[in-house]
Amino acid sequence: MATVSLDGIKKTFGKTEVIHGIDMEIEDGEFIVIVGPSGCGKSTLLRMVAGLETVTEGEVRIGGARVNDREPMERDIAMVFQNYALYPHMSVFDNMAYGLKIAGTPKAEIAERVNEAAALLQLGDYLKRRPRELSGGQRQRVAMGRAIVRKPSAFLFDEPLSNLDAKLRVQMRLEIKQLQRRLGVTSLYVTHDQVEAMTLADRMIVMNAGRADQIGAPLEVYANPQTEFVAGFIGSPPMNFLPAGLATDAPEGAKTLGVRPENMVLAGQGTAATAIYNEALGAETLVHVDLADGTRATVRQDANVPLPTEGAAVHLQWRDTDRIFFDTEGRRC
Ligand SMILES: Nc1ncnc2c1ncn2[C@@H]1O[C@H](COP(=O)(O)OP(=O)(O)OP(=O)(O)O)[C@@H](O)[C@H]1O
Repeated sequence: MATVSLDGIKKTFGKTEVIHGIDMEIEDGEFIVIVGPSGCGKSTLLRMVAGLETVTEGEVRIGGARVNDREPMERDIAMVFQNYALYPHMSVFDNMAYGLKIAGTPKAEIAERVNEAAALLQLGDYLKRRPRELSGGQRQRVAMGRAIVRKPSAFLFDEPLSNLDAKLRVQMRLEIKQLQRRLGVTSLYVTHDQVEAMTLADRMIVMNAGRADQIGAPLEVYANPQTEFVAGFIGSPPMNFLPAGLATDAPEGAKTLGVRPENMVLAGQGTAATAIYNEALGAETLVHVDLADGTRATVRQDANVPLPTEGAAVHLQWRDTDRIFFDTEGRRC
């Protein structure tokens, strides 16, 4: 186990800088999720930690030691990929044992470590099978097993669940979280899925176009987004963004007023809007409305709260303590 430090990390491909300077200290045993939309640089950042990409500027340290110039194999990390990267012609046992064999680990120790990991991952009955004889979830577990047997200082995950169907993804997410807690291995996990980030992370890095817009614990980021981008990306449906002018006491320089859908209610008076359509999700309903200027807003309410008729005139209310303001640059006022 180890700390991982990112110190002024930049990455340039050709003449294009895609990572513009990332700083972060990751504690021993921490589960860090790097989250952001497609193309923001998540994988590139992870691959620099892994040693699969060179670092253009800055320093990566694992366990306090600078690793910029070390080969991936010499970094004492294990990576779990989206496509599992299993050898199709090898059994589950051999897939899990492969890295240890290459490293010259004695046979008896390999067997012990593989069996231990297989038990932990409930793969004991499948050790003789080939990957194609396994379900997607089981294959993902084998990929995890291969990482675990090496007892690395850190796990690096690159969208490991994105090939699984929605239900399995939820189940595997829980398994990964429990496993990581149990093993206590420092982990960096890349995903574009904000729900995955919220549920897995001790802390998350929300990336926006090659920058870390915000680093923090999930609920802290949710409650206190520092930029309009973060407020819109974390949370589903996203935060409502209304013209700041709706508040008579908006701070100087404020352009946008943000309110989460669950903090907005339909009331007898308040900001006028028109009900557009209702989305019943079962336990709750999303009521979509348009303000006079055309701004769309969403109210999240319990299923038992009466719904407006589509096209009806409605009024929106929210508490002053539940709103936040952003300036023209999208930064929190
Ligand atoms: N080998 C490369 N050569 C040139 N540009 C690259 C290379 N790899 C990545 N990029 C560019 O760097 C930027 C970040 O890519 P990266 O794959 O890290 O994003 P990402 O956030 O992981 O996206 P996704 O979720 O789609 O995988 C993108 O603009 C991409 O086009």
